Amino acid sequence: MGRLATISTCQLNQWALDFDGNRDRIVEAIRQAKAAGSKLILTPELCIPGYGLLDHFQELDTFSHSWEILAEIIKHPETQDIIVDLGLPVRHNDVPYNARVLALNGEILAIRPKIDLCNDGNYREMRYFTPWTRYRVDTYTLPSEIQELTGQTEVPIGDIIFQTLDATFASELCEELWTPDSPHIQYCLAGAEIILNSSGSHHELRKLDTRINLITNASKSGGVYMYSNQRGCDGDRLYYDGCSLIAINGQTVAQGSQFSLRNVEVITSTVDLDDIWSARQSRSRGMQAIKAHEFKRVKVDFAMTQKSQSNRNLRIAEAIEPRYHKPEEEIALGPACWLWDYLRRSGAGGYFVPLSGGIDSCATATIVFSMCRLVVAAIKEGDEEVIKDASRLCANDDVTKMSAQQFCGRVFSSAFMGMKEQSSKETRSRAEELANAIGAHHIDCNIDEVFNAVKHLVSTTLNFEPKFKVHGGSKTENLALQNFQSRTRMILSYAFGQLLPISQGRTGPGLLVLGSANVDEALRGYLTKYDCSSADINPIGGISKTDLIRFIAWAEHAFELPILQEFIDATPTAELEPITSDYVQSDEVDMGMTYKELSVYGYLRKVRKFGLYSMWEKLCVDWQDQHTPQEVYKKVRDFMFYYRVNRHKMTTITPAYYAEQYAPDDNRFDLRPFLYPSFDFAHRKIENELRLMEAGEAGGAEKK
Ligand SMILES: Nc1ncnc2c1ncn2[C@@H]1O[C@H](COP(=O)(O)OP(=O)(O)OC[C@H]2O[C@@H]([n+]3cccc(C(=O)O)c3)[C@H](O)[C@@H]2O)[C@@H](O)[C@H]1O
Ligand SMILES: Nc1ncnc2c1ncn2[C@@H]1O[C@H](COP(=O)(O)OP(=O)(O)OP(=O)(O)O)[C@@H](O)[C@H]1O
Ligand SMILES: NC(=O)CC[C@H](N)C(=O)O
Repeated sequence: MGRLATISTCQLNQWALDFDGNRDRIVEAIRQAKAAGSKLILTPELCIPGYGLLDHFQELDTFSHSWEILAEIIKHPETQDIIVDLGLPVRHNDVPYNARVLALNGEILAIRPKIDLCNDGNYREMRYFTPWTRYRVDTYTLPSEIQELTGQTEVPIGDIIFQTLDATFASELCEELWTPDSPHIQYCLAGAEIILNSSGSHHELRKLDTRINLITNASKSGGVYMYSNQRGCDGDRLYYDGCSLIAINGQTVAQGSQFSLRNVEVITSTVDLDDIWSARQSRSRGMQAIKAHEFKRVKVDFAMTQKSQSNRNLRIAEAIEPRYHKPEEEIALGPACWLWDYLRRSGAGGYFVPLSGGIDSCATATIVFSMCRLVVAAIKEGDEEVIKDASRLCANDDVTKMSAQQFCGRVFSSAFMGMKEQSSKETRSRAEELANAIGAHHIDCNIDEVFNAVKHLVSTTLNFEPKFKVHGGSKTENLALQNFQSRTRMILSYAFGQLLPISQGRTGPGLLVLGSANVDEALRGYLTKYDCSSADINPIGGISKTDLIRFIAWAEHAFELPILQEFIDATPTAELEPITSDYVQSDEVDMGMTYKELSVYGYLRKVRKFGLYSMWEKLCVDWQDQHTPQEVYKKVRDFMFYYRVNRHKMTTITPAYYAEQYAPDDNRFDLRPFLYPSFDFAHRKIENELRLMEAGEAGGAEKK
C-alpha cells in the first residue's frame, strides 16, 4: 500500500512590479522544493507581478512582462521535473483574468482563471479582473514568446482537473475558499485528491484562526489541501502573512511561519494519497459524488508518487497542532516585519519617532525595537539578504556582532519635544528611559521658543492674543494654542529626520518619520490635522488603544523592558494645556467617551454596517444593565457628531499598517464622504421612539 507524494508550498516576499526579484524568489523556491524531493510546488496568488499592483493590473505591460518572466522561469534548469503552479494575470479574448498557469518541463499544462474574485474591504479584484464562469473550459492561444519557447500554440483554459499518471489535483484561488459554495467541493466529489490554493491574504489581528479552520474543514471529508500565501509588504498598507500550510483529511501536517524576515520559505511534506480513501468512504459522500460535475481532465504524462517500498527513507508527515500567535505577539511581529520591508525597500536611512512619554508613541518605538530584534536574530541565523540590508543601514560596519540595542541605535532616533509649562517631568523621563532601554538615539529639547514665536507673530498680525482656557481663553483659542505646539512638533520631526544622519557625520539618506495615532483616535478625530499624526508611515494606525495596552504589557516581559509598566500606569494625556493645581488634561475626559466605547462604536459602524439608528437600537439592548435608552442616545449621538465633524481628517491620515476590521482608513478600506450633514432624520426618529417609550412606561405605571 502507499502512493507517497512529496509536495511543496511556499511563501514568498514578493514586491509589486519587482519582476526580476519576484522571478528570482520563485526560482529559489522551486530549487529548494526540488532539493527536498518534491514533484509539485504551489506558489502564491499573482506571484509573478506581485499581488498588490492595484491599477497597474490595467496595464498591458503587466500582462506581457508576466508572461516573459513565466517563460524565464519554466525554461530555467532548476525548474525541470517538477509541476509548478504559478500566478499571473492573463487576458483571453481581451478579457482580463487573475489566473494560475501550471507548467512542467518547460511546457504549459493549462490555465485556471479565478472564479470567485475578492472585492471586500481592501480588495478590489473586480476593478481589474473579470470572474471566470464556473465549469467553462475554452482554448487559449499562447503569447508568441511562449509559442517560440515551448512549440505549443494552444492550451486549455478554465475550470479543470489535472490528471497525472498516478494522482489528481485541481486549483482553487484564495477567495474561492472563503465562499459558501467553494469549487473544491465539486473537485473533491469528482475525485480530485489534492487542492492547490494560491493566496494573497493579508494579516488582520485574530484572523489566522478563520483561515486555518477553512483549510482544515475543506479537507475534512477526504483530501489534501495545500495553501500558499504571499508574505511581507509589497508596497502598500497591507502585510501578507504567509502561514502556508499542508493539510490532509482535516489535519494540518505542515505550517510555514506567519511573521519572518525570510524572503523565501518552502515547506515540503510527504503524504500518502491512499490515506484519502478511508476518509471518503461514507455512502452519503458516495451519493453526492455520483452526481458531481464532469470536469474536463487535463492529462499530465508524469508520475508524482512513489511506492513506500521503493523508497524506505521517505517519512510520511504526521499531524501537528496549528500554531497561533497571541494578538500581542501579532502586534509585535506583523508591523515590525512590515517596517523592515518598508525600510529596506525605500532605501531610507532609518526611522525617527517623536516620543511623548505616552503609550502610543511608546508602542511605535517598541515595534521598531521588535524589528531590530528580528533583524539581529535573522543575522545570527545567517540570512544573507538581511545581512546585506542591515550592513547598508550601518554604513557597512560589521553587523554580525551587534545586539538589538546596538542595531537600534544605528537605525532609530527619537525626540522628546517639551513645553516648559505643559510637559511633566514624568513624561519627559519616561521617554528618555524607554529610548535608553531600547538603545535608540534620543534628543530632549523644548519647543517654547518656536511656540512663542508663532504666538507672537499671530497675535501681532491679527492684533489679538489667544489665551489658554485655564487663563480665561475661549475653546477656539485654547485649541489654537494646542495646535501651535502639536504642529510645531511635526515640522521639527521632519527637520530632525532629514538632518540627524548628516549631523552625526553620516552621509546618505535621511530618516523616515513614524506616526503614532491609533485606530480609535482616528475614528473619533481626536488628533490635530497635520501634527505628529501626519508622518510618513504609521505602524499602529490600524490597532486599537486596548490592544496597544495589551501589547505593551506583554512586551514588558517578552522584551525585558521594565520601563513599559510606567507607560501602562500613566493616565493618557495630550499635555497640550498648562498643568495647574486642579487641572491635568486627560484623553478620555477630553473625548467625552472611553477607548473601550470607541472600539464598540467602530465595530458596529464598520463591521456590522450599522447607521446611527441601528447602533442606538443595538446598544439599548447590549448596555441595558448600565444605561437607559436616553443615555445610550446621548452617547451614540455624541460619537456620531465627532465622527462626522472630524471625518475630513481621514482624507489626509498617514498611511498605516492595516490590522483591524474597523479601521477608518479613507484611502481604500473605509470609503465614506467627508462632508456630512447632521443626522437630523435619525435623531428625530430616535427621539420619537424615546417619547413613546416614556409614555408607555408612564401608561404602564398608571395601570398598576
Ligand atoms: N469639513 C471640513 N473639511 C475639511 N477641513 C476641515 C473641515 N472642518 C474643519 N477643517 C479643518 O480642520 C481644522 C480643525 O482640525 P484640527 O486643526 O485638527 O483641530 P481640532 O479638531 O479643532 O482640534 C484638535 C483636537 O485634537 C485633540 N488632540 C488630542 C490629543 C492630542 C492632540 C495633539 O495634537 O497632539 C490633539 C485636541 O485636544 C483637540 O480636541 C480646521 O481648522 C480646518 O482647517
Ligand atoms: N512632548 C512631546 N515630544 C515629542 N512628541 C510628542 C510630544 N507630545 C506629543 N508628541 C507626538 O504627538 C503625537 C500625538 O500626541 P498625543 O499627545 O495625542 O499623544 P497620543 O496620541 O496620546 O500618543 P502618546 O500616547 O504617544 O502620547 C504623539 O504620539 C507623539 O508622537
Ligand atoms: N486574495 C483574496 O482572494 C483574499 C481572500 C480572503 N478574503 C482573504 O483575506 O484571505
